[in-house]
Formats: sequence, structure tokens, C-alpha cells
Amino acid sequence: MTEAIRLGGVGLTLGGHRFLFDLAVPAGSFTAVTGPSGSGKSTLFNIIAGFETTDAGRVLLGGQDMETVLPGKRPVSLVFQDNNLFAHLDLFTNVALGVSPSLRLDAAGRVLVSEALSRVGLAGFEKRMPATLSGGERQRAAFARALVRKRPIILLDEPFAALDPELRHQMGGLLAALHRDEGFTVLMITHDPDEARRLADRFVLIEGGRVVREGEIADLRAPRVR
Ligand SMILES: Nc1ncnc2c1ncn2[C@@H]1O[C@H](COP(=O)(O)OP(=O)(O)OP(=O)(O)O)[C@@H](O)[C@H]1O
Repeated sequence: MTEAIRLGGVGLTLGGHRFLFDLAVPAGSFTAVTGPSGSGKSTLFNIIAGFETTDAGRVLLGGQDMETVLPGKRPVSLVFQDNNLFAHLDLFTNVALGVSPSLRLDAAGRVLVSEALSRVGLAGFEKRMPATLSGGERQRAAFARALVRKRPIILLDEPFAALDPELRHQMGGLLAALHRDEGFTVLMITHDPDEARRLADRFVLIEGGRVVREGEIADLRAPRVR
């Protein structure tokens, strides 16, 4: 299998908690990351994205060792629940930041932004300010910004937690379509087993700072084998 992500004995201590991650994620897969609160799911994402400094092991993304690669240079986009749009910038500009942090966009860059906004159902929203958008629209904008970054790995940290069930379902459908069309590798933290089963093809269960189970999504609820 081609691996998008491999963590080998990756260790880190934070506030008295020891984390030790071993994990292999096939390229193009959609993995639901599950586990109790405080088990280390967000920490796993921060390690992959390069926001935490580890003290053991290796992180490989797309087969490349990330030891000396800064977060901004990693082949990764992160999308959070509170989707971090800049309140003082309109939607076009917020998404454009995904193309060029200095906002120096050529014609092709501007087309990329417009296409991404269309793709997530926000054509015509270019001049809108984040405060005038609904929660679902803000989440769509965050997806558009991830899309224009063109990174092969997308990490979603409870992206729909703030949305009501119907919108959650709708946004899940959009995410599934984007995954199918773009072929990126998705890891999504979710506490909802039904959502995991609907969207993902694999799961990872984290407990006490370690991956304790992983496999096909159909086995998500099977009893744990030690
Ligand atoms: N920078 C830090 N300093 C100290 N402790 C930390 C730090 N970051 C995380 N922790 C602790 O590590 C543990 C794992 O945190 P993490 O956010 O990864 O859990 P999680 O599985 O994502 O939880 P949740 O589902 O509640 O979001 C928690 O007990 C948290 O308090």
C-alpha cells in the first residue's frame, strides 16, 4: 500500500501525559479518529501537522521524513470546528490566504479561489464577511480554504461539532464528495460512530495516548483484542 502517513514510535510528553504513536494510513483513505476525551486525538493531529515537537520516533508523510520540515511546508491542511476565518477579511480573501499567505495572487490563483468557493456551494459569497455567514457557510468556507491549499492530507478536528444534525449530515455529504473527487487522504476526529461509518473507510481508536485499535470501518464496534 502507498502510505500517506506513517508514525513509528513517535513519543511526546505534555503536562504529565506520555503519548506514543504508531500508525500507518493508506494514501487516499478516509479514517475516522475516535477515542475518549483527553485520549490524545488532537495531539496526534498536532504531531502530524508539526505543531508539537516530539522526542522519539519518526513521522513520515508521503514517504518523506518530516523531522526538519516546518508546519507550513508539510503536505497537510488542518480544519477545525471553529474554522478560524479572519473576521476582518471577506470570504474571497479568507480563502485566498490558503493560496498565498501574502495575498499575492495571479489570475490563476484567483480562478482557484473562485472554483473552490463554487465547489463548496459559496459562489457569489466572495464579498461577504464571516460574521454574516451561518455556521454551515463558515464551515464550507473553511473547506474551500483547505481545497485551494492543494495539500494531499487533510486533518479535520471535529469539523461539524458546532452544526445541527441536518447540517452536519449535509456537510458530511459535501466532505465525502470532495474526498471522492480530489482523492486526498482524510483523517477526521469524530465522537459520532454513525458519522464515522457513513463517511470513513477506516478507523483509528486512541486511548491513553496510544493507538489501541485500527482497521476497516466495519469493525469499529467489534470488541477490543489485546
Ligand atoms: N500543551 C499541553 N500541555 C499540557 N497538557 C496538554 C497539552 N496539550 C494536551 N494536553 C493534555 O493531553 C491530553 C490529550 O489532549 P488532546 O487534546 O490530544 O485530547 P483529545 O483526545 O483531542 O480530547 P477531546 O476529545 O476532549 O478533544 C489531555 O489530557 C490534555 O489536557
